[in-house]
Amino acid sequence: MAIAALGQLNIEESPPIWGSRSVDCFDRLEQIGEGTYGQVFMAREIETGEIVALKKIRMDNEKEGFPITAIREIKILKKLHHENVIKLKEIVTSPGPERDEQGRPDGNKYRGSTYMVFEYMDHDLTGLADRPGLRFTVPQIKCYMKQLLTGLHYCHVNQVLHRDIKGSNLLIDNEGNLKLADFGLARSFSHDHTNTLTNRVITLWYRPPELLLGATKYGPAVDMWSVGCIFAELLNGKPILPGKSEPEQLQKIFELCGSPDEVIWSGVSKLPSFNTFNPKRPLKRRVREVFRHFDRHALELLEKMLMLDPSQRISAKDALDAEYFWTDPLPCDPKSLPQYESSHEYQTKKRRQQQQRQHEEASKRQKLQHTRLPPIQHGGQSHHPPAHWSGPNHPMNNAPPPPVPAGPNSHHHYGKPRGPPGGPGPNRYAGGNQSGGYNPSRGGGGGGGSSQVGGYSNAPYPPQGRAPPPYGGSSMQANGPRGPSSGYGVVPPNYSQSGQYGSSAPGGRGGPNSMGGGNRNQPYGWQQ
Ligand SMILES: Nc1ncnc2c1ncn2[C@@H]1O[C@H](COP(=O)(O)OP(=O)(O)OP(=O)(O)O)[C@@H](O)[C@H]1O
Repeated sequence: MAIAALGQLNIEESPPIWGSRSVDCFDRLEQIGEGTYGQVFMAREIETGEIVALKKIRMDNEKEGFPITAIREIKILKKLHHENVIKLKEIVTSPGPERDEQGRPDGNKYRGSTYMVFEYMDHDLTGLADRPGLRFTVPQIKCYMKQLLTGLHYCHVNQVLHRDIKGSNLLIDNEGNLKLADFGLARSFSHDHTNTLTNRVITLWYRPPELLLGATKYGPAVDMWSVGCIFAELLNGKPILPGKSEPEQLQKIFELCGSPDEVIWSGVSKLPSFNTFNPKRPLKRRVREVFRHFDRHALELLEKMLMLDPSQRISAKDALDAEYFWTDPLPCDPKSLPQYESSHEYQTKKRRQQQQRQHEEASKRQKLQHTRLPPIQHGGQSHHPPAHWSGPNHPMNNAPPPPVPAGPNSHHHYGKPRGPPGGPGPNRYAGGNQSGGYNPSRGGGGGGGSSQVGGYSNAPYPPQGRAPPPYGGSSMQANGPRGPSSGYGVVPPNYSQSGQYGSSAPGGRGGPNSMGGGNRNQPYGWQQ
C-alpha cells in the first residue's frame, strides 16, 4: 500500500476548512456501516443539527501512513459533483488517540483519526431490499436504475471507473434519490485503455468475466456488468450470480451467458486465464430462457448489459436511451417513492443475526425444558403440558422468536433534516433530484437537465412474487437469500445446464447463517 503522511495529502483545499475541523463538532449517534476501509457512523453536527455520515478511515497499520485508498476516494469525490454521486462535505480529524465504546484505545495508538463527512443517506439498496415484506414496483426499479445509470454515466464521462458497484454502495434517501458511494476502489482511466490496471477489483458477484479471466486493460464496461447484475437482482429478487470463488463465479457466468470463444468475443483466448477456466464443452447463452418472465424491454436491456465481450456491452449513456425507460410503466418520480425507516446493510445483517441468536436461544430453552419435564403423572393425570406452557411466547409451543422492531432506530428515527435550526435548508446539498431532472429528453445522456413534467407514472404494478431459487441444484436455500419474508422480484425458472460442471456448492447469502460467508462484500486490496 502506498503511503502519504496526513499533512501531505496533496488535496487542493476547497473549501478552506478541509481537514481543519475536529470530529468533536459532531455527536456520534450510531454505527451504520462497517466496510473494509472503515466504520461509518450517523452523526449530528452540533452547531447546525444537521445529520451526516462520518466514515472513519481505517489506519490499521500506522507505519504505512494514510491509506492510498482513502486518498484516492477523497481526490475523486472532490472532483465529482452530481446529484447521483454522494457528496463529500468535509474531512475532519480527531486530535489524539481515540477509544472504543469500552474505553479501550482503538488500536491507532499514536495518532488521531481522520473522518470523511458525507451527506447522510437513509438507506443503501441492499439494506432497503432486505426489509421484510418489501417489494419494489417496476416504476420504482426503473427509477432507481435510471438514477444509477445517470450517476455512472457522469463518472464515466469524467473518466472515473467506480469498480465496486453493488447494492450496499448505492445509497438512497427518503426523497427517493439514489447516489453512488464508496469510491475507495475507483480510479481514473484513459479512453484508449492503455493503462494497466489491477483485475482484483469489484465484489465477486458483480465482477465481469474479463476481470475474472485476468484482463488488466479495461474500461467503463466493467461497471456496466455490475449494473446488469444489480438490474437482474432487482427484478429477480435475489443475486443472480452468487459465486463463492473466482472459478465458481466464472462457471456461473458461463452457465448463464454461455462460454466465450473468438467468434463471440474477439481476443478472449489471449486473456491470461482463458485456458484455465474455459469449459471443455461449450455452453450456450441462456439469459433469455432463464429470465423469460422479465418484461420484454427489461430483458432486451439486460441482454446488452450482460454481454460477455466488454466491447459489445451497452454503455450507461445508451442504456439510458433504452426502450425500457420509455415505455409504460414509466419510471416513477423519486419523490413519490415510499419513505422507510433507515435501513443499511450493516443494520439488516445485525438484525438478522439477532433474530438468529434469539431463535437459537429459544431452541436451547426448549431443549432444556424437555430435559426438565415433570415426571409423567400416572393415575389418570393428563399428559398435556401445564397450561402456563401454552402462552404464545413460551418456548414449548415452538413459537418463532418475537419480531425485532423494523429498524434499529425504531425508538428514534433520524430523518434527513429538512431545515434544522440555523442549519442548511433542504436544498443545500446537491439539490437531490428535485424535479426528477435527469436525462430529460430521449437523446439526452443524463446528468442534469430540466424536469420531466408529466412523464411519471405512479400506477401500482401487480405484486411481484417471491423468487424460488434461480439455479437448479445450486446454492440458494429454500427461503432465499434475504430470509423468509422478503422478496421483490418476479418468479424465475430454474436453469442449470446439467452435467457441465457438477452441482455447485451451497453459497450466496443463503440463510441467516450465511451472512458474511458469501462474497457479496468480499474485499479486495487495492493495487492499481
Ligand atoms: N453517506 C452515507 N449515508 C448513510 N450511510 C452510509 C453513507 N456512506 C456509507 N454508508 C453506509 O456504510 C456502508 C459502508 O460504507 P462504504 O461502502 O463507504 O465503506 P467501505 O469501508 O468502503 O465498505 P466496502 O467494504 O464496501 O468497500 C454502506 O454500505 C452504507 O450502508
